[in-house]
Amino acid sequence: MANTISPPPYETISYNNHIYRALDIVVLLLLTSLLVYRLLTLNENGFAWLLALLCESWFTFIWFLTVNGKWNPVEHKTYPERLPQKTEEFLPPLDMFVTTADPVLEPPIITMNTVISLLAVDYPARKLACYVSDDGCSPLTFYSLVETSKFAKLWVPFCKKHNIKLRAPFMYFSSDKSIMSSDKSLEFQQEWKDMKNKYERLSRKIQDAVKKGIPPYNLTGDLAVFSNIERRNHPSIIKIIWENKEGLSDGLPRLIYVSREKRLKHPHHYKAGAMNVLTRVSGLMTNAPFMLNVDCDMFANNPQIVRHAMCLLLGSKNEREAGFVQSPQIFYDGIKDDPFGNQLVVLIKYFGRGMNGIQGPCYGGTGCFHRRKVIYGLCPDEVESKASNLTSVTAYEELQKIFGNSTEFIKSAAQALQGKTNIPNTPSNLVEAAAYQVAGFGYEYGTGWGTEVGWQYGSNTEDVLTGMKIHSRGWKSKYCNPDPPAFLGCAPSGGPSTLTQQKRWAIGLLEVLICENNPIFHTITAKLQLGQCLAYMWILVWALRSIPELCYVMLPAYCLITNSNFLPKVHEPAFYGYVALFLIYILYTISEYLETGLSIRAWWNRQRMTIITSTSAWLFAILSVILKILGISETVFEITRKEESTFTDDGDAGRFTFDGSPIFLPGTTILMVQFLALVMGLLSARDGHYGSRFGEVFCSFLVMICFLPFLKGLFGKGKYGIPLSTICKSVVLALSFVQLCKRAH
Ligand SMILES: O=c1ccn([C@@H]2O[C@H](COP(=O)(O)OP(=O)(O)O[C@H]3O[C@H](CO)[C@@H](O)[C@H](O)[C@H]3O)[C@@H](O)[C@H]2O)c(=O)[nH]1
Ligand SMILES: [Mn+2]
Repeated sequence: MANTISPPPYETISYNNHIYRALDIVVLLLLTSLLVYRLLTLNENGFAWLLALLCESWFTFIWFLTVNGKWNPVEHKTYPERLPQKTEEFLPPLDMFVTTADPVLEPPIITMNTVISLLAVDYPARKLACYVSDDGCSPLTFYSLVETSKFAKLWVPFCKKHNIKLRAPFMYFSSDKSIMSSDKSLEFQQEWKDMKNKYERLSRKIQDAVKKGIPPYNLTGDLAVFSNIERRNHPSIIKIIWENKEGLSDGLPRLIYVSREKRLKHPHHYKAGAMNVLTRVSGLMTNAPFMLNVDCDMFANNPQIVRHAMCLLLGSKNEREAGFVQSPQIFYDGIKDDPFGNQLVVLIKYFGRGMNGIQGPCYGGTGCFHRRKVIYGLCPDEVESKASNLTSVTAYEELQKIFGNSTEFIKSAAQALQGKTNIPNTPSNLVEAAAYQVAGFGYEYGTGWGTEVGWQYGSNTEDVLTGMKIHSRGWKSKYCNPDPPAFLGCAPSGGPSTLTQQKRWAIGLLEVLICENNPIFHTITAKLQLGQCLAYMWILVWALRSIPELCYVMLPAYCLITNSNFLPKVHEPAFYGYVALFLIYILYTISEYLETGLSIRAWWNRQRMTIITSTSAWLFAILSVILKILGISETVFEITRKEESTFTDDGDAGRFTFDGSPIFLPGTTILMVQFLALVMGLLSARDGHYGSRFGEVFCSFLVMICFLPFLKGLFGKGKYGIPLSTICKSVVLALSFVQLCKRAH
């Protein structure tokens, strides 16, 4: 079926740009020649020179990885209209997963909008099922879901009838102001008003429940199962909220609530654990050959998205070409000019396209379409052979070892591995009992879940690890970036949540780098391509980058304090090597921003945030991982707070916020050190040394500008101010640093 579609439903576009490639090489050459220069002049210079050499060697290495990752940018243009239209039979079933974990940090109304947008995608409803995993085990989420399904029964036909483009109601009703214009029929206007009222009623109901709370002692009816539930210690709750019994294609897809069993002191592996439970429960109930997963805040923004993804999944010549299909993470309501540098637009664009030109984009944890059999551990070469030899008794025992003790589940897994698709009937009692079994906390013990099959355990960034495992088995992946964007979510706003997220990512990535599953191992022993391995390396070394970045940021201050140099003097030719490098790098990165339609301000914010992040969040990531290795503490998945809208009218949106977390200590200290160094440098300049340290003064000043949000934080109030205790500690640290420099010199 895979290769019979003609004309092919997608085209591959290459974005090769010779100017960029030339600049890539020029920068690389400049970097290497400056390294050589440093090596040759090492004897005449001191400690700072040596440290600079080490840091710059690392930066050169990172640049090499960057060039590799972006060398061959490729995208695919998909044509859903080329998929066979008449035979609805042609389209395969899809199970859609939404994960949520905390009704406070992740307001139910956001999750519900995501669910609604998925239920409303343009795809035959009887082929779809939506599973919501609730790691918070909250009656609020369940209650909201029940109410949501009632609303969706009206919303979905409304969207399909009027071909509404934006199907997450909170976005639709807040953005489409022109709706009452005269070219819309009266009937539509009437229905529109009606829907708007109904949506407002739904969100009010949910908001009320959130505000008043559902009293835990007063849970009746369907909610009774939630009485006396402790969030970290409770049995599984699985509820089929809507069944689509008639199997209607234009009805509402199935909707299932799943809260897996949790017991104190038993690891539940955070999101990866939740995904594995969803995989098994859905395997029993619907067993679709494809699975889509999104975070609770990532609504489907393009109703055609499933068809776009199917163009790549079904339209590739060989299944191997598309083991999974990933859509980029794009954020809505982003604050102007991305003050926290976390909208990642440019990064995702250039690196997404770049990896797409190697073995495929990495799995980003959300907005991704998986093949169930790939998640079940199948290699591309086994696709044919598995189909025939999965029926014997030995095969059963083998499957049991990997997939666990549920006979029902093993049957479904065997079918999935053989590539069989069947539309399931109404779940029987047998299936329901099995669903509770596979959602139990002990089900995975002694099985291959989390290691051989399913979402991989052992890293906070289960997504990158899981995707890399798939690539290493020889699968490729494809990047699906239709217009309008496939999914939209919220980026964290504010200093604390941005840095915490970055810390978690850096921890998770470092965990991957140092585990036995690292990309180098997979390249040597398995089928991870070398280019892909290097692209993964670029991502995985984030935490490690903090050390050289921190050293380099401190170097100018060190030199000013100790009257030494880490850069050549203005009259030396090598100085112009650095100037050239600096200018080319700036022009290069600015042009990427402008090309993407972003402002120079956004570029600057990103540069600045990269320095802030790497010297704080990434640094703390290293510390966390060291503590984990020493067995002192485990790394945890700290959930990012989601807000319905990041817009605030007080004009302070985007202003950097702080809290008492030690994560703000390095930034505050760096700022103070630069300040002290500049003062000391200027004082000694009176003796006529100033001109010989132009580079150092300039760099120190530049670092100060990067940490401007911290300077404002010193004088800010409330959440906009750095707490006094942090300031005091920083003063002590900064003074100690100055003392240390003086003594070491
Ligand atoms: O114990 C947990 C913790 C988290 N989640 C869910 O995981 C998702 C992602 O969490 P979030 O706090 O939004 O993290 P982000 O940093 O925004 O997530 C990015 O990074 C994660 C890896 O660190 C990936 O899993 C995500 O898909 C990717 O979007 C959310 O839907 C959560 O509800 C769970 O289901 N169980
Ligand atoms: Mn998120």
